[in-house]
Amino acid sequence: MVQFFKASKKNDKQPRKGIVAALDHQLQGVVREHNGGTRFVAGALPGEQITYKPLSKFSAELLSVKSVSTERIEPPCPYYQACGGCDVQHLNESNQQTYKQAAVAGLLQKFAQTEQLSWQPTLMADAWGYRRKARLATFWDGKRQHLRLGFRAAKSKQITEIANCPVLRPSLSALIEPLRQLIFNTGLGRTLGHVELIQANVVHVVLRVLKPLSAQQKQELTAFAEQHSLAFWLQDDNSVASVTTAKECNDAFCYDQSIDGDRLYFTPGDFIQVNADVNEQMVRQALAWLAPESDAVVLDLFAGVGNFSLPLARRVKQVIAIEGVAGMSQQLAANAQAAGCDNLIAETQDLSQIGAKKLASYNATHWLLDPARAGADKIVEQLGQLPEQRKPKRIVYVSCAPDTLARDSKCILAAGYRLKQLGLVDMFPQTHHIETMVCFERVA
Ligand SMILES: C[S@@+](CC[C@H](N)C(=O)[O-])C[C@H]1O[C@@H](n2cnc3c(N)ncnc32)[C@H](O)[C@@H]1O
Repeated sequence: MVQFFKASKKNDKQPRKGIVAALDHQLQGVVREHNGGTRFVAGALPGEQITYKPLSKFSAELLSVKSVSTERIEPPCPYYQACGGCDVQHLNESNQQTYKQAAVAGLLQKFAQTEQLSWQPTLMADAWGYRRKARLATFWDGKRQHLRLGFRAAKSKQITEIANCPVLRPSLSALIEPLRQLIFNTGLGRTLGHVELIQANVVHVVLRVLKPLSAQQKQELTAFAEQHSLAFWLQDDNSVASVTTAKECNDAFCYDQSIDGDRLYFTPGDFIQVNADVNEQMVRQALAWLAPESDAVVLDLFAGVGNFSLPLARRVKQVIAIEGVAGMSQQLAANAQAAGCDNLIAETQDLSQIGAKKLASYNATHWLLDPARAGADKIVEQLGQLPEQRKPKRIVYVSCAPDTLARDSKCILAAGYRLKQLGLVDMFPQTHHIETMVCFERVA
């Protein structure tokens, strides 16, 4: 039998030294190793000499930094080291944006061969206190009679206990400690899955419960709701039901868009953009970049509950809004009806299965794509197969994952489009998540 040499794996996980060459699209430090391999080290910055410990084939944990980058700042949040949430606080916001833009540019250049990008100013608002929705994990430690309430640690099931969260809207952050007390005092911690905090037009607290509440527990929740002017909901496997609502609160989940004064209703579990201020700017920019004429027919793909669809419907002849989750597209239809937009058609469809024939049948002049991280490959693959007169004149692509954006851009460009405008949307400051908006225009 032929014997092959196999390097010993014994020292694979031993700490190593390296120099960070760049940041990748998740804002992790990239280290080129002597053996030709590459490691991605979260928390490391370009130019730094670091010691790291390999975790898997490509990833590594940062152990220490020897020569510290001048860009490194002290992370403002006291939970930064333990919490899995905001992982790029060691850079100020301006540098976060610079690296994010460079990451998008690099991927677009590599996969879609785009040069000379026409970057528009980044859309941004407050870099702290912006998040209007968050899910807190809970764990009841019976032995210690202790309730853990907080966020999951990075790549772990451990809960990092927090007393406040500086990226959460202040109204939600201020509830964390009082809620901990309430859950502990009422004994709810024993039967609680998680807690969801939502700042919509009013504050909602959704408790994922494994057992019905007692009358006494409901009474205590009512007193808390009145004291903090909020609405409590119970969520089980099948439904979300109102428990109690402060007198001055309307008890529906909804947010108002200042663009046309429309109200968007949703239910917990439905997607809504987490950063309300940046979202409004993003919707306005999508309207401006798509620039549809009043007789336009717009296809809003991955439409959610109608964040883009309603403002579009107010400006064009017709909008066809497609969403994969049936409950959300039904909600979208109800939102359109409440807003009096009878030129808006809401359809439920799995867009990973849609064919060119179906896409062509809409005869849309403009497309808006706002997919989840997986991107919109199945749709953009069909674009090249559409007859020329059925291709939209402009496409605005809103992306939350630059790698799939770059992949899909290649397809759009190959179908006869040019990249007209692009810009960063700083939807998630302090985190590595990158939101980008791109406008493509059909080349005549
Ligand atoms: C990033 S969200 C955008 C929602 C909406 N445009 C907004 O701004 O609120 C992506 C949406 O795509 C939907 N989605 C994901 N995969 C889908 C698929 N294969 N087919 C249809 N919709 C899908 C999700 O349910 C979600 O509502």
